[in-house]
Amino acid sequence: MNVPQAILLDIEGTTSSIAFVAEVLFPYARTHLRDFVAAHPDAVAPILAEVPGDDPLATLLQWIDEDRKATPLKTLQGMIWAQGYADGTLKGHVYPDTPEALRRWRGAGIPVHLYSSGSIAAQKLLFRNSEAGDLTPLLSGYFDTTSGPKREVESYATIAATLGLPPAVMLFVSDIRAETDAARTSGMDALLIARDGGGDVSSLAEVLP
Ligand SMILES: CSCCC(=O)C(=O)COP(=O)(O)O
Ligand SMILES: [Mg+2]
Repeated sequence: MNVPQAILLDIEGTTSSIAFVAEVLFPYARTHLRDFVAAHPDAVAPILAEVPGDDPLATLLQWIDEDRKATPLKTLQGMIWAQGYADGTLKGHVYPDTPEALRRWRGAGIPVHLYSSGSIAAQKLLFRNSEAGDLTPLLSGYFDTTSGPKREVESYATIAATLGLPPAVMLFVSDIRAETDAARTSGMDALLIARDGGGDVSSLAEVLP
């Protein structure tokens, strides 16, 4: 593989465990959703307006259970998680190879950007309040579903254009094959990470070691 001019990283299953997202973050948002909405009516009004149906809260709770990557849900989850990170209830999980890789790539002069279905605010919270300390100084940018869904080719073209780079000089790493397929179709290099084996790599330590 040629050395890329930029690296794009998925979060859940790539930098951080699926269990942390599914068993810690999502339940936290589920538990605090109703109280948060009641306490912040003005802040959440524009988000609820984007949720279809007569009972937006019921729809949002259903979306959490279905792991829907809907932008209004992701925005609201990020706002709710901010409370948990602020009071110390939440600490962002990162695999040990994540900070090591971020430092290695920074040392090699390769900027690293995140691309997650989690909102940009949520991404910053996780990496600022990670178990390995504040990792945000090692990151150069953040992309979420406002750049498009992660399984669509156009989203990767949009991100590359935003960075002013041709897709061919970028490397994307994700644990979801549909995402790496979409990135490859856009022209990016892509690696499927499977921490139990069976992917292109099993940890970020194997990516541009
Ligand atoms: C930013 S942490 C929360 C991650 C999240 O909400 C999510 O849906 C995970 O999606 P990813 O694209 O990182 O697999
Ligand atoms: Mg993922």
